[in-house]
Amino acid sequence: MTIIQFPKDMKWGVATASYQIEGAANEGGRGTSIWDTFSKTPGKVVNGDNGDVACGSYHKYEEDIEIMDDLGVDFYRFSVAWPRIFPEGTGEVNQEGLDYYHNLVDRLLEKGIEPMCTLYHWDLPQALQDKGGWDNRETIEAFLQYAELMFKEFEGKIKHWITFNEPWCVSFLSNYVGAHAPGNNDLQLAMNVAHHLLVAHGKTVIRFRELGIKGQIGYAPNVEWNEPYSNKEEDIDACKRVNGYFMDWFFDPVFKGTYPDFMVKWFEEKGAVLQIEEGDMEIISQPIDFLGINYYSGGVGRYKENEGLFDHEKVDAGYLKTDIGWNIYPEGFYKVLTHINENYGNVPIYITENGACINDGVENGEVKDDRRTDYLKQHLVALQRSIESGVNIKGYLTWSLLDNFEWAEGYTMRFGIVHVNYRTLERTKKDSFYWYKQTVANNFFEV
Ligand SMILES: CCOCCOc1ccc(-c2cn(C[C@@H]3NC[C@@H](O)[C@H]3O)nn2)cc1
Repeated sequence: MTIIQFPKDMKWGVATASYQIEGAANEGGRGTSIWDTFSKTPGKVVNGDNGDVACGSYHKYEEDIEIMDDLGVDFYRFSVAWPRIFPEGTGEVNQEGLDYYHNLVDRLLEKGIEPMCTLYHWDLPQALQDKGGWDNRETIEAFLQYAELMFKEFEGKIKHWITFNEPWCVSFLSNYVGAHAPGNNDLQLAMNVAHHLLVAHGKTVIRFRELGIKGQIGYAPNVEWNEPYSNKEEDIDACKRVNGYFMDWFFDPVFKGTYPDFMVKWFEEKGAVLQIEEGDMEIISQPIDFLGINYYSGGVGRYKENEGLFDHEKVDAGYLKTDIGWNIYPEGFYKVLTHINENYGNVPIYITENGACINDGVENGEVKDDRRTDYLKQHLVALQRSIESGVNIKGYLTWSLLDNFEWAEGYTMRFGIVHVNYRTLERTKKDSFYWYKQTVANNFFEV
């Protein structure tokens, strides 16, 4: 038996996001988001699923907090639906929206659970999309107005703020690949969106500091690790490009004040040119207090001429996979965290998402999701290894508390440690919930 022991100040939590769990899409004065529009566009989401009801957490948040209280977590990471605060993106503030999040945060604080608030977890007000969305630099100012209102409104209650969740998903997945809202297929557009997100991030950090808000602010990029299949230069370079796409493109501007040159040149050859305005890079590279990291998977890849955007193909090396088809690759978690530490410094890191899609259902009132528990164990070993290697890990928040709306996969893919019956909205704690509860309580586990 091996005891995997975490530092005594290690924090533990769970994560969710507004569009994925709240429901009540037409209640409380909420405006329309791009995910309402996208999910109701035929063919975009499996089974035509949408977030109208989701987990019903808008009305069931107190029950969800009781579950978190039982779990014993330090943090609850949630996101605010911008359209609940500014239904049209800017202009009139919706007091009912603010009231909802005050009730949520107050209840968390009563239970001794720290709120970690993501300002943007993909649900852009449709009214802003109608004016160009993140391709329009005016959206940067709209976001800044929203963020400033939230900072002032929740001053003293929320002390951990995340500007953007997974800017790669918001930019390239949503505007080049087209798999997420608003569903464009334009590399230049995606590059513009990525840049504007980073400028909005930097401006928000500056405003947070100017306002003297007590607390910490960061952002939460998603990362994956692509390991070269061989030590051939062409395989190494191909994986460097893909890792550059997911990571360097969103880390270098913030931590180094520049885009990675090898990627700039590669994108230029693909016809996409950076459109940087005077002062942008200084704004983007404002020091942050912590880095959120969302890690799920990775694998091996190799060079393949004219394959995809980067002359790269993933190689199925026979790794076990989760039910969404992603490799179970804990080695990649260790590699990406040590890579970040070596390349971007000893920045405090919260793992803001890590978890597995395991679709086991309820049988006799239980969910025997041993594969999820195994995934968590393997990735927490990798995390502890990274701590031993000097990575400045402050906490771990698993994705997700609840099964929820998994974007283009709808409700077919379950990431929760708590099962949700989408017909009755009944919650059922899974076996992994009890394992995680014990690990949180002990701050160690046995392998
Ligand atoms: C090249 C073609 O690709 C098509 C699909 O490509 C992707 C990539 C990545 C994802 C993805 C989903 N998640 C989990 C979420 N993180 C935030 C939270 O909301 C979770 O629900 N992380 N990454 C989905 C689809």
